[in-house]
Amino acid sequence: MAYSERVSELDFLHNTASLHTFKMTKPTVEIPIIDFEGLEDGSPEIAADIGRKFYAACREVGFAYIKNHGIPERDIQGMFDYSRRFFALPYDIKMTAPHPPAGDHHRGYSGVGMEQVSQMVFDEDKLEAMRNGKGGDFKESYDMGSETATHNPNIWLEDDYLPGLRAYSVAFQATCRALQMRTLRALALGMPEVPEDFFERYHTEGDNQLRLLHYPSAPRDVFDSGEKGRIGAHTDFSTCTFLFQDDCGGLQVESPRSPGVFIAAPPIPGTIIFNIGDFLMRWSNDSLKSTLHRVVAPPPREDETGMTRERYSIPYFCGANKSLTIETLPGTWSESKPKEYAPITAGEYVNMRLNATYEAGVKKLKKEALVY
Ligand SMILES: O=C(O)CCC(=O)C(=O)O
Ligand SMILES: [Fe+2]
Repeated sequence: MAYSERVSELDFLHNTASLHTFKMTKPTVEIPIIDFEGLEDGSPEIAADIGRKFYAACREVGFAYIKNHGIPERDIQGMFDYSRRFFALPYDIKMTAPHPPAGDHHRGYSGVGMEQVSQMVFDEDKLEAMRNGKGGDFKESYDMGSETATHNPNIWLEDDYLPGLRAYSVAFQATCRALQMRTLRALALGMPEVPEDFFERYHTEGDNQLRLLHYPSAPRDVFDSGEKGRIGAHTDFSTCTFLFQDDCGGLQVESPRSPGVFIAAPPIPGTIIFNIGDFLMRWSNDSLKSTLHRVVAPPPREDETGMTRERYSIPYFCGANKSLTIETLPGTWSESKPKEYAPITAGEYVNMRLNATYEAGVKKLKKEALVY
């Protein structure tokens, strides 16, 4: 039942405390589950109620589990199935669809260690320094986006290498995009002064990114010692993200009431994780929260032999139309809470973040041989 229904079993005991300097204590805040049942085919009162609860979750936590989201489970499992088959291909085959060196063309395959996710560090020397002594995030990824966008063309494998990947991914993105539009409408419904179709008007181009992620299995020691990380604490860049995760675990979200304390966001069957991105936080004059999150080694299992389980996840990042300028959202500023930010376009904002993440990583890798 919507906002009052909470993640009951928060498992936060398994964290690799030595990997990060954050405090690890019991969480005081949980991640709400928002039930979308009746959002479109229920009464206006039901839709308004969902909107209010969703808006509260976005304001207070920045993360929510969405239930009754409308994407059939078999479609999600089909995408995971392609992801497993993709990452199981030989490295040389995956590298026939390589991610280009420029960070603003975020498409194609990135091998293990190619990307170091950074949190608001734009200085290249600092980024290099962060990477020294660490091999980057211990993950590989394959990025895709809209087939019709004029910029950021997709970088596909030859279909023979993995027949159907392209068609399936394109169809899956259309399914995710429909959920994005429903979700943005729900958020606008909940925001007192924002018209219901407001966000949709800024997201007509579908400038989104579907990312297949694979975190390989590794000896638990390398995570415990800090030698490797799965994905460091970061916020997402754009408007919002939908995250599909397998049953491995390891995703953690910073508690909004206890900065520095991370709580587990375990997979909950039948739900998708939603989170607010930096762009929407800025747009909302910081009233919607883009919350820090990270992926650590999963909780040890009884049958574990010293190797952590591998993890697959699929984030779907949603961006606004690149050329539209955003002004602080109505209802999020007043005389007593002035506007914090100047107008900006989504293109300007996201490029700044992407370049910081990727280019320093490529510079470093040119100097090092990658070992697989
Ligand atoms: O793998 C995950 O569950 C998280 C991925 C993530 O946060 C990201 O790619 O931005
Ligand atoms: Fe993220």
